[in-house]
Amino acid sequence: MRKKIVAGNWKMNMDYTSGLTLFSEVLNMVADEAKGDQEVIVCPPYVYIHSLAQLAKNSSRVSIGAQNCHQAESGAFTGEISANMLGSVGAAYVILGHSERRQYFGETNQTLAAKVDAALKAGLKPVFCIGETLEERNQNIHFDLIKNQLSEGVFHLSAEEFAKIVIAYEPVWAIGTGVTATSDQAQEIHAFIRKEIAVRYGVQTADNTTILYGGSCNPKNAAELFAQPDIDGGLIGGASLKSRDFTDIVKAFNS
Ligand SMILES: O=C(CO)COP(=O)(O)O
Repeated sequence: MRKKIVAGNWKMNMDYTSGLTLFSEVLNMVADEAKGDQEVIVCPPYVYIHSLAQLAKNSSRVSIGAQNCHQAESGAFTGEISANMLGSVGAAYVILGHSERRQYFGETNQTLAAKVDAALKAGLKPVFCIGETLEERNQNIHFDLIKNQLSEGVFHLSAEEFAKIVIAYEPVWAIGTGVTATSDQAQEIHAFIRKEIAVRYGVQTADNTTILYGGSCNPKNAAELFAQPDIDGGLIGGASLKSRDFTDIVKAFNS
């Protein structure tokens, strides 16, 4: 059985005090709401990871993730953070390949493949993001693009390594726009992703892979999205900044 996950990506939001308050509320609410083997991941800015990981230490449900890491283990890379460093302050996951990193920081599938390797080597689980722009969808090249993001970004991994990663499908046109993919549109791509994983690693690995949907997911649309057979949870941006909205999304699995 694959894991159900709701992950919050705070992006570059919240100051330290408001971040601590938000996270404490999420911890309390999730303790009451999450069921079964559902996992909740909160991905704050780097500088809050240590404090939040301390708060979450005794939670069996809530883990901390980073939003990026550098691909080198250590060295002269001023301003960068390695996967080992993230692990040493309590991160368990790391988002890699978010479309904002690809768009604004020039991250390519090749760089991302190296980051995925570095994360796994450090014992972090990558949440690997893929997804098309509106132009790519309109040109009907989105299936090829997604296939390419997978094959260049993560399909070099061994089956054992691949079993540790989570995939997040985030159509760029749905991120922060208020326009969500319909549950049918999202399910179509998730099924395609799972099929590609099956071609590369076999049906069992594909069945065990958690594939999240991200892009304007909110308490109103989460239940319908999560009810799709190949959607195993969400990667949440804006709605992860409000404890009630975020935990309502966590609850959407149960409704
Ligand atoms: O980019 C996202 C999560 O990584 C999605 O952001 P929104 O939920 O704000 O659209």
